[in-house]
Amino acid sequence: MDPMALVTQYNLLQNGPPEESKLATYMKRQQNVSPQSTLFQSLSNQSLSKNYSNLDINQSNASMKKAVDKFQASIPVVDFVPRNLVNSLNIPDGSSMYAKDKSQPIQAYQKNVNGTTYFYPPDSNGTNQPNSNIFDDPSGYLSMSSVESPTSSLYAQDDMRRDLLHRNALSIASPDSDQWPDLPENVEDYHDVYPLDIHGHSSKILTYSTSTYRATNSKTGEKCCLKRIHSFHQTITKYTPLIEAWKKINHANIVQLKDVFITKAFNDSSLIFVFNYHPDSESLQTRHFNSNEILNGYNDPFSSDPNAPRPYSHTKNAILRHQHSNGLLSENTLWNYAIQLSGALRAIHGSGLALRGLCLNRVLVTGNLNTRARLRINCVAVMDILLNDMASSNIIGHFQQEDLTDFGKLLLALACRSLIAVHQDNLTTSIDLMARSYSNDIRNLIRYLLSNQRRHITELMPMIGARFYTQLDAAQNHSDSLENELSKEMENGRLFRLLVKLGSINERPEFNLDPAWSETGDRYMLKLFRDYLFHQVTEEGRPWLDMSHIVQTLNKLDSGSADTICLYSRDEKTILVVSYQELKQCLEQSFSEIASVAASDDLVKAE
Ligand SMILES: Nc1ncnc2c1ncn2[C@@H]1O[C@H](COP(=O)(O)OP(=O)(O)OP(=O)(O)O)[C@@H](O)[C@H]1O
Repeated sequence: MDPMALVTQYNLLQNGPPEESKLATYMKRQQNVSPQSTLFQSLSNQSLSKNYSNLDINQSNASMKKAVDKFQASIPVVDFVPRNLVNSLNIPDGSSMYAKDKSQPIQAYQKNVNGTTYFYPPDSNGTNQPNSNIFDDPSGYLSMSSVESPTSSLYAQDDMRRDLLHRNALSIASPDSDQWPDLPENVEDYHDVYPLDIHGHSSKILTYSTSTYRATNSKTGEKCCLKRIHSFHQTITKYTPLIEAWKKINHANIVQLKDVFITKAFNDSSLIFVFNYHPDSESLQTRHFNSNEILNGYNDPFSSDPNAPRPYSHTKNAILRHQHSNGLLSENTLWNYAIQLSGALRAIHGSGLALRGLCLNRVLVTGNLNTRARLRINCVAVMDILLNDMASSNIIGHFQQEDLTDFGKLLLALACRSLIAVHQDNLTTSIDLMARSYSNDIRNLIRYLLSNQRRHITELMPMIGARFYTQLDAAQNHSDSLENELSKEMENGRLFRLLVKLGSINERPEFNLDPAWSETGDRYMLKLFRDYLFHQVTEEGRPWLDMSHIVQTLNKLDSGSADTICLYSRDEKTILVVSYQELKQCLEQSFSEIASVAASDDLVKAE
């Protein structure tokens, strides 16, 4: 008698898969075709038929148990050994990994983190200690061990994951209503309004008080940044062409303008600029200048009158003191900033616009490493409207010249790490001082930007020269590494969808009001498969956790591999030998049943 016939008969005694199910079809097929490469191949057909030919539908549980015991006794001893411990057990042949050498104890370190037990294989020097650096995730996502294991390559790098989680946490943070009682629930098409100003203070642009908020677009769900100009009492219709021109500028180094409108949501007439939201950004000023220096504009903190001329030695010493206390930026960082900002200005000037008022707190910086930081010019179009001087093409040329001077000052302030360095009287001293620490090339670039001659943004390109290629190379390498991380996460997303399907099918008591739905036929196989996937134990009865087993098994399921596995019922009375291909069909069939019922009630979206 074919061993599968036994499995079939025995299983039918238990539940009996429906005639039309995949399981029944599979079992029927197996009655006719002798299974290849299964655990049962080594069994003697004769002894099986001898032991089990008496099984019938009326057999008592006791005699059934006896029969199964005999059946199991006739199977060669197969002890379960976690695959990740196979190497440490020195089992030479991969195929014999389940035949454990009982003389070798299994050494696994166990640690409980937030109620989940993690098992670590012994490390190479035998200290058997886990890596104590468990990823500490503030947002309550699943804790992941950073233990080096074959599966660590399956996830995004720790630092990238931490950055992204932090940004996500910032994107979904909600305000404390006690601290912000006056925040409106909605500002026109935006909700979930959250203040971004440091310490909650509102700052000033010209004579206007301003505030900055993160908000969610109610139509698109996109996060965005609202710049609010308080008590604005003009119309903005005449600025429509200008606003449209700014909205069209889509550049990697400019925070894109999305919309401009006037609202009464704040109980005044506020002008709102809607920009793209870039979480975890700070201004260049916040990043590179210590708080002892006056934050708004390039003022001398040591003088009650910032316009008062200072003796050369006083200025020089003050700049040196700032350089010393703030620390010098690397030349690479300066070039990185110069290249990005020149790209942004080129796009703005090329569109016939001028930025007006480029300074350190109008440049947002995202990313931790200065040499890889991304700069974005913020608050475009704001000055145009607040200054209320619709620029003619002549005046725009003049404003563009001012942009280049402001750009030079910004780079000089960064090179000297001092805000007083760019006071008009201090420029020559500052350029001399920076030349001590930086190359002639960067000094010439700044001198060009600060000169009185007529300048053009495109003339910066020859000065940047081959550094542009270095920057391009770094950007492309970074993009490659991001793509690599993305492909890992894409794979994880694929496996996640499989798990969603499995989870939706297994043990659904309410389906069609039939409690047996998930316990019979195709669904029963999937239930046993779930146990095979997640609930295996070591021979001592401890949970066996091996991510590579889960990933590999799910991959085989997804690809519908022809490989077969043994599925045991929890009482070990039922043993099924099935291929991943069969399981995949069961999964798809069962899930589509659920999905069609869900869709007919319009309750759940299938995928
Ligand atoms: N588009 C944005 N995306 C993400 N965060 C932003 C954005 N714009 C501003 N922020 C955050 O909000 C903070 C405050 O921005 P804001 O423009 O009000 O700066 P400020 O220093 O107060 O300048 P101002 O005096 O011009 O108002 C910034 O430091 C930054 O952290």
